[in-house]
Amino acid sequence: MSWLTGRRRGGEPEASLAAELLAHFPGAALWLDADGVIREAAPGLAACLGHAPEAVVGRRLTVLDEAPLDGELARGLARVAAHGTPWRGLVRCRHAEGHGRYLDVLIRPARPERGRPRLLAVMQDVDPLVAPARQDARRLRVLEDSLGRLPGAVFRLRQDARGRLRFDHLAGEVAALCDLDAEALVAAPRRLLTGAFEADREALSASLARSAVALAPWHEAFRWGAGERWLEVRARAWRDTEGETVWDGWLEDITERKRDEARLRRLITTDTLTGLLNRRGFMASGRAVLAHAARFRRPVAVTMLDLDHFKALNDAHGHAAGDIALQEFARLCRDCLRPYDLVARVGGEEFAAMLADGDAEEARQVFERLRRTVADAEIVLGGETLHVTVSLGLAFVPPGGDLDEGLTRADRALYRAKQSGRNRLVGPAAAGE
Ligand SMILES: Nc1nc2c(ncn2[C@@H]2O[C@H](COP(=O)(O)OP(=O)(O)OP(=O)(O)O)[C@@H](O)[C@H]2O)c(=O)[nH]1
Repeated sequence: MSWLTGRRRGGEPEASLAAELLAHFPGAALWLDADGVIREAAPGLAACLGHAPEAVVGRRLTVLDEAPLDGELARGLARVAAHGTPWRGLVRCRHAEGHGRYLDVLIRPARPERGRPRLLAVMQDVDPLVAPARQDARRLRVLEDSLGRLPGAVFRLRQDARGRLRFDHLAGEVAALCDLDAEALVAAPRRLLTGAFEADREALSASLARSAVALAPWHEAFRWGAGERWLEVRARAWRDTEGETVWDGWLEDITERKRDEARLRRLITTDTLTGLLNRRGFMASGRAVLAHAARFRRPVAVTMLDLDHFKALNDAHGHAAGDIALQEFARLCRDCLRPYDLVARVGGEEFAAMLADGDAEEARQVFERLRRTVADAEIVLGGETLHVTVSLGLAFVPPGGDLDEGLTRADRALYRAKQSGRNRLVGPAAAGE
């Protein structure tokens, strides 16, 4: 009998019922021998895969697989043969027109025919269901792969009414940013705040709180861990229907940018010839020192310094020698002052200095010592030994006082030092004078 192909023989009622059922079966049914060779195929095969049943009879079932040699069908047949139990799998089969389709395939051992073992294979077209899901999964994999390779991390963070944080999503170079892998941070979201460098921790938490209240963007740069690494978070805040605050954002390592900024800041505040601060750097740092001193009601000593007869030195030994003298003078200044005092080249051979602390007497001593050190120094230049001296004008900026005004008074004192013979320090004996 060959009821699978629907060919009737002698009109047995069971055979015609079977043929009727199979003709309307929403898939394909195939009889196979124990080696997986198709012996009979129901007409549904044509609807599923476009093959006429006659075209596949005598061929192995695996020819229907997109990967005939080592695909799912080959594996399924091998399993049934090895265990004698049914196998079911999702198989990408090749349609007669060449394209692939997903089929749900069941292969099971059946009653032997004339003593020879047989297998029944039932195949159903599930392509309309599976293909979009597979495509979505593929897109998701590509997206996740791409997110995982981003030079930063993307996240969706939410905060419930009790202030608890939770990541809905976190992907990217999380471990490289935070020294924690994504799973660890998802398990303990607060570590995003507590892992910040101690001095920046409060500001980071406060910025998140401000963003939650105002639904303003969360944007903060902060140091991480021990403080060598800079991170920046940028996120948009919104409230969901449950009243939870949600941030969709981006976390990035900005250490390199911060280094560049610092380099640039150093560049625009540094005098290239001497390596000292320039006028801009002196004014910016000087104002910060004054603001700090004002909090403790302390006056601050400022000095203008000018090398004596420098034109004569240039004229006698050349401009290059003058440059070396300026560099040597800068080195002496640095040696005589403490690292946190300020010293700057504010003009050609004009310098300014500010002491971070100390009283008027100490200030006089420090600058007097500098004057003597310069006068005693020998600048050896290609077999010649040069000497320079410096005149200094000292002034004190009172608490809350203005730096420009203090420098003007120091400049007037410098003028008096030049007038009264050079190589001397002129200024008030006490801070209030
Ligand atoms: N080598 C060198 N010389 C400079 C530089 N900037 C300014 N000068 C020189 O410094 C000299 C300053 O001369 P003056 O202002 O007349 O003062 P001085 O000769 O030092 O005399 P007093 O200040 O009155 O003692 C000039 O000759 C400038 O050319 C510099 O960067 N390198």
